[in-house]
Amino acid sequence: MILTKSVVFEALRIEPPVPFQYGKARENIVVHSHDAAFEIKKGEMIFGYQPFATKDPRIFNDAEEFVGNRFVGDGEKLLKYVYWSNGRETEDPTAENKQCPGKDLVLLVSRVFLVEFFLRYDTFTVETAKALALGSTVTFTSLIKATTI
Ligand code: HEM
Repeated sequence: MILTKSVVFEALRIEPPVPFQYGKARENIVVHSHDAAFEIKKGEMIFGYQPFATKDPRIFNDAEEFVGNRFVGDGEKLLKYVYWSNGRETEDPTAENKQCPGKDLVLLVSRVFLVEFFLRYDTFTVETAKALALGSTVTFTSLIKATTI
């Protein structure tokens, strides 16, 4: 189950399904990057692109690679840098933030799908392609049913 969880987190890290965020600053704020600080004034529109954070090579080794066991063991410490739900993976949605309230359901259903898939099929082949703005496509080209169930 630990590896299943890690694989789902990794899928959400490498290609957050809702990559773009925007909102108006309610107060003056300062946003920090690794080596700079940016002042944002109340009322200004802020636009964010999650993959800049979730594929930050200063945080994640081989950031562009899908590493299924990335969040196993010590790797769990990196979960605070996974933002697919509009907040850190280690935080919860509240009435005060705009984090996805469906977060835990999404994780549960994704894990169940993954486990069910590997229980049903012994082997499979896929073709993948990267669409520029709309994320990746995965086309199954063969599926071999499990013989044990
Ligand atoms: C893969 C599936 C999902 C992803 C990637 C996702 C992602 C997100 C993101 C990024 C936001 C913040 C949007 C923003 O303000 O910029 C959000 C908000 C929200 N999500 Fe999800 N979500 C998913 C599934 C769900 C599900 C299954 C539910 C409900 C059962 C749900 C309910 C909501 C609601 C109600 C909000 C608005 C929260 C607010 O404005 O305070 N989401 N979601």
